[in-house]
Amino acid sequence: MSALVLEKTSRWFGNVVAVNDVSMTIGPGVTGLLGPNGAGKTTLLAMMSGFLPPSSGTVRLDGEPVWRNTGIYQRIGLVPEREISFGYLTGRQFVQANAELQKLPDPRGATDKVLETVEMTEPAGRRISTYSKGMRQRIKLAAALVHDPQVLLLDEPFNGVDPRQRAHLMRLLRRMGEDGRIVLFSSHILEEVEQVARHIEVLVAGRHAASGDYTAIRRLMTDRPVHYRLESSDNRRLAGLLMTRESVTGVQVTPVGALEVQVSDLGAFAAGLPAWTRAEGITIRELIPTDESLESVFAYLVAS
Ligand SMILES: Nc1ncnc2c1ncn2[C@@H]1O[C@H](COP(=O)(O)OP(=O)(O)OP(=O)(O)O)[C@@H](O)[C@H]1O
Repeated sequence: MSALVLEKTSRWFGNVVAVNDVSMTIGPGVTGLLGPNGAGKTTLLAMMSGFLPPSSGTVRLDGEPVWRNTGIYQRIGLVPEREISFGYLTGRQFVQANAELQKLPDPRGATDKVLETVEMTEPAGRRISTYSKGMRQRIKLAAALVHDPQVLLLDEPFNGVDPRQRAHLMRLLRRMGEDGRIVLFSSHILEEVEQVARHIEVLVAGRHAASGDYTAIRRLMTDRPVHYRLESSDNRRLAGLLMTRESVTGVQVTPVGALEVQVSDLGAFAAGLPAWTRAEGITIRELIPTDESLESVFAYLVAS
């Protein structure tokens, strides 16, 4: 089985360690590379696609090093996050230029075929500067796919793309994965990743923090203490009630009278709260997670 393998791979820029001792194996199908901004996703993808040498460790495709290996470059396609700087070209000209750079025997034929795959045949005669964000992503995808690579790497492909176009892109990626390609895309949004990827690799502060299918990753994110601020019709009585619940590990009344609740089992708390309060005639007015930001979730993943 084909595999992209990283072994103790690190990359630093001066004093900044962007990727820190990462070992992972990416096989065929769609994998999501999940991590907050600055986690090192772009750097990792650059090393995987052969644009950047690791400072230490290795990146290999089917046993062969990726860096400075022209034979391997023909088997990898990268969709970078940055916009195409040749907006004056038509989509077709841009894709065909890539086909020619790859020295394909029939650049025109390969261009026609890939434009059809990404459903861009009709707008391909227009300048890229007139495209929507979703169309620009699809034309970048066509350029990365024109040489029919075995590995497809995409950096934040859904960023700024509207929901309809996003669904379309997701369908395309799933199809590429089903065809047996290694498809790896980066994202900072778990929900986005879980819609497409069967497998998820989590990167935080340059380190490989977790790995698994989305249920495993979601469990890691939900089976952790969560803090909520609660406002209700009777906060003091609610505080007494919550203290007796197994899923609640702490309750505090703030100086302004709001409740701060620490929950250890989010599932049980969410399922029970409506019934507990209804039985006591208490109305919940506000329930706000105070540490639900992605950064805190990732910090938790790394610490555990
Ligand atoms: N060429 C460079 N020179 C110096 N530092 C860099 C360089 N490239 C990346 N870094 C640093 O390495 C770290 C990881 O950056 P990287 O762009 O790989 O993360 P990312 O997960 O892709 O984040 P984002 O989604 O914000 O692009 C950051 O601290 C960044 O500032």
